[in-house]
Amino acid sequence: MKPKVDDLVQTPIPTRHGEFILHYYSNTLDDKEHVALVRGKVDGVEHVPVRIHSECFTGDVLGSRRCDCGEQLDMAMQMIAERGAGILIYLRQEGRGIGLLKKLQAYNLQDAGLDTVDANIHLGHLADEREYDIAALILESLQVKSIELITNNPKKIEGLQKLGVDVAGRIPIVASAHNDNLDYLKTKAKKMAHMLFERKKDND
Ligand SMILES: Nc1nc2c(ncn2[C@@H]2O[C@H](COP(=O)(O)OP(=O)(O)OP(=O)(O)O)[C@@H](O)[C@H]2O)c(=O)[nH]1
Ligand SMILES: [Zn+2]
Repeated sequence: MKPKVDDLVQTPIPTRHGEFILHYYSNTLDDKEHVALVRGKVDGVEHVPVRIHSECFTGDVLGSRRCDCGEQLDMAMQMIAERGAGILIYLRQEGRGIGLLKKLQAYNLQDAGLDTVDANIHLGHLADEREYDIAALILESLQVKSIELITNNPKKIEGLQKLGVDVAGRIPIVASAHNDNLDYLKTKAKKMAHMLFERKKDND
């Protein structure tokens, strides 16, 4: 049977970037509570700006400076607000899919000298275990025609395209680098092909 999502509740959420409609989804693939924040008209629309943000408790909630997640979350909401329409899908796949416990263990390994990729591998995981099936189903449910993905991660674009999402463009989202996250960002650029440290605005 084809996996599916159900849009169970929609409710307005006022934020410092203005009001979004929060959609709560149940799904047949996992037991997590995935949500989408929607601004403006997106159904039947092409080139909708979309951020697919993977949960990062430490970065998103606590403002941890080990990673760029918290800043990217805020930047993405601001970008969507500035464009007048768009979607932020918040996927509950903490720690690139390995969960909070393993991510915290990976942090300690990183403090002992491993980088963010090798720490995952040392714990018996892949560098990135995320899936985008639920995001693709949410976009289908919102009847979006094509998207401009807000990301620096080429694997995310490929993953969505394989699932049949029309990714018509990319909007870069580069957070600030500082002492606490510089090695982490460099590893993402070098080992995970993230398009960081480039200054061009592009559509690739
Ligand atoms: N396992 C692990 N997960 C991490 C680490 N730092 C951040 N994360 C998780 O990584 C996810 C975010 O992925 P990133 O690789 O930062 O970025 P991305 O979403 O792939 O790419 P962008 O769309 O460009 O932001 C979140 O789920 C975080 O919890 C880490 O050191 N180890
Ligand atoms: Zn993070």
